[in-house]
Amino acid sequence: MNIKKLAAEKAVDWVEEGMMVGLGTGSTAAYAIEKIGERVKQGLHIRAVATSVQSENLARKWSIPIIPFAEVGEIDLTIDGADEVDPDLNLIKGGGGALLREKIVAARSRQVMIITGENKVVQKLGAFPLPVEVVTFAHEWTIEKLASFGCKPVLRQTKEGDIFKTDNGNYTVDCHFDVIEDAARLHHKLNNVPGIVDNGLFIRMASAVVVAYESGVIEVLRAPSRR
Ligand SMILES: O=C[C@H](O)[C@H](O)[C@H](O)COP(=O)(O)O
Repeated sequence: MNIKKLAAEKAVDWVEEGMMVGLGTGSTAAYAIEKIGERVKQGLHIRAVATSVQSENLARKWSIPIIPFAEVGEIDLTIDGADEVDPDLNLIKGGGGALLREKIVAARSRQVMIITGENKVVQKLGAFPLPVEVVTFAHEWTIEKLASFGCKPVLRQTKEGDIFKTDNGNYTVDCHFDVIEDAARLHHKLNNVPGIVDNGLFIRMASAVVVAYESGVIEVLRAPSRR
């Protein structure tokens, strides 16, 4: 059972004619982009904004009209993956290196629909190393500061052994916490550190999470008090 594809294709049911759609990044979001592409080929008219160069290229391949950030007003619906989801629908994102654009797009979206398999739903965030985007200048100091939050920070590298650079020209540090006790507080504290651009905690940003199970069941978890 391809649970990523299952969740992604379900979420695309929420895409309607005329919408401005935010396109997430990663392997799960790629299934959603392809499904949207199929619907565009069948005559659906939408406009979209992409959260990474990778997603933009995929969308263009499917002839999905991509609008530059500067020309995008409010986004009706964003569909994106996640690395972990907790019971309050708080998330860890950024495993694919796109957390900053993803967070900007999510913040501009009326609805943020997260798509995931059951394996990423956890009681507490933190088993997945938290990605933190940092500026290259003095990044060694920023990494030292990150260690003081009680994690093991690892500067992300490419498969070839080079330092990984985001689409924004920054570095990513993966912070191994194991468990994050207070995600909202940590989010706030991290973003107060000079040198940190943003971190992969998405607090109260998801409107709903589509969870697909190996059994083929799909569950939609909603955040009623938000958005
Ligand atoms: O930076 C990448 C994103 O936050 C992804 O949405 C996240 O890492 C999940 O990726 P995947 O669907 O490939 O597991």
